[in-house]
Amino acid sequence: MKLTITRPDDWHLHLRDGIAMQAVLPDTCRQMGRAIVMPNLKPPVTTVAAAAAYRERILAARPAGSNFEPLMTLYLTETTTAEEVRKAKASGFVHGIKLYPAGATTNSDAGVRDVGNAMAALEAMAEVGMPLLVHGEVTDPNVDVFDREAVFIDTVFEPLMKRLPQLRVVFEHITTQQAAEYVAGAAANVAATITAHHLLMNRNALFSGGIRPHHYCLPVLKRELHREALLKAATSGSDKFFLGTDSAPHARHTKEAACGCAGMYTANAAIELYAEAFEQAGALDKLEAFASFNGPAFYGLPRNADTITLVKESWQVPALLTYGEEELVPLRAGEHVHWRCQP
Ligand SMILES: NC(=O)N[C@@H](CC(=O)O)C(=O)O
Ligand SMILES: [Zn+2]
Ligand SMILES: [Zn+2]
Repeated sequence: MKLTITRPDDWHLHLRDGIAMQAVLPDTCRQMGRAIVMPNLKPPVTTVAAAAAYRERILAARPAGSNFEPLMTLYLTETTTAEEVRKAKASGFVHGIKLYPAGATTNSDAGVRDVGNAMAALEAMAEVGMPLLVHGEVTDPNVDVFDREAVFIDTVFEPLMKRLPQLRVVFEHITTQQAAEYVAGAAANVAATITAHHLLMNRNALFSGGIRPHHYCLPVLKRELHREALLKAATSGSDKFFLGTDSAPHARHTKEAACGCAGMYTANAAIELYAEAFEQAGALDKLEAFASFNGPAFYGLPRNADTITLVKESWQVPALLTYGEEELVPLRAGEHVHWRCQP
């Protein structure tokens, strides 16, 4: 079986920087036309100048002949100014501003403690049409870790949308039925990305036969009923849902540790993993819109002009990848993926 689709884009990707970025970038360039590049570097990408410099480093690291286009983002802080937002809009290469609740995830310490303190920037974003990309989890340690996304919707997301109803928002890496239903029922300016791993796995994958640090990411995997709700949303034909891998590389020793980092590396098999999920749902005919049409439509960009071809063919994922001077364990390491993207 073969499937040819318009070249996809990745609307949520962590490329890191330096030799780590140089190690992972070719995986994305092979499959994706463009990617929304997350700004949670150390230090975070908080200015248009920093985003421009980061973009140049990515462009310089592309494999020869690659036309991959990085779509840059800024990291929202409580001191981001309306002026910086306008500058971002005028740049043409900044396509979103990312809200990390402080402490919610990797390199989020500089993020937002109280959305009310970022209103100047958020109002300017609503005004100029700059999308807000949201890591939607509350950080209150008293809230159960599996409920943090649902609680975020009620306590942060809905009040924000009431205050700025025209704000364009992407609810990133949604993991719950509540988020899928919220986005489906919201106005057209609210959309969501869904990862392949949240479509393929439930929280049992964290504990199958022992603790599995390579299945730990944030927001954490949820119950089967949530996986089913995400799969239903992704394959529903709604243009509010699109591909965002959240491929988030961390060196092996930082995940296989007493306090391991959150994030799964999937960029090496991204579109193949989505193909598995869509096939499982009997909805391979919906993959192209999800992967290649809905994202550019939301961001106001053209679709890619070329195609990729997927073949139903099993291949073994390497047990280890090199990651600069470190090692990287990809999702399904040493196991099989059942689709292959032709080179
Ligand atoms: N998803 C993750 O588990 N980790 C991401 C951060 C994020 O997207 O929240 C990372 O940068 O490592
Ligand atoms: Zn996140
Ligand atoms: Zn992410």
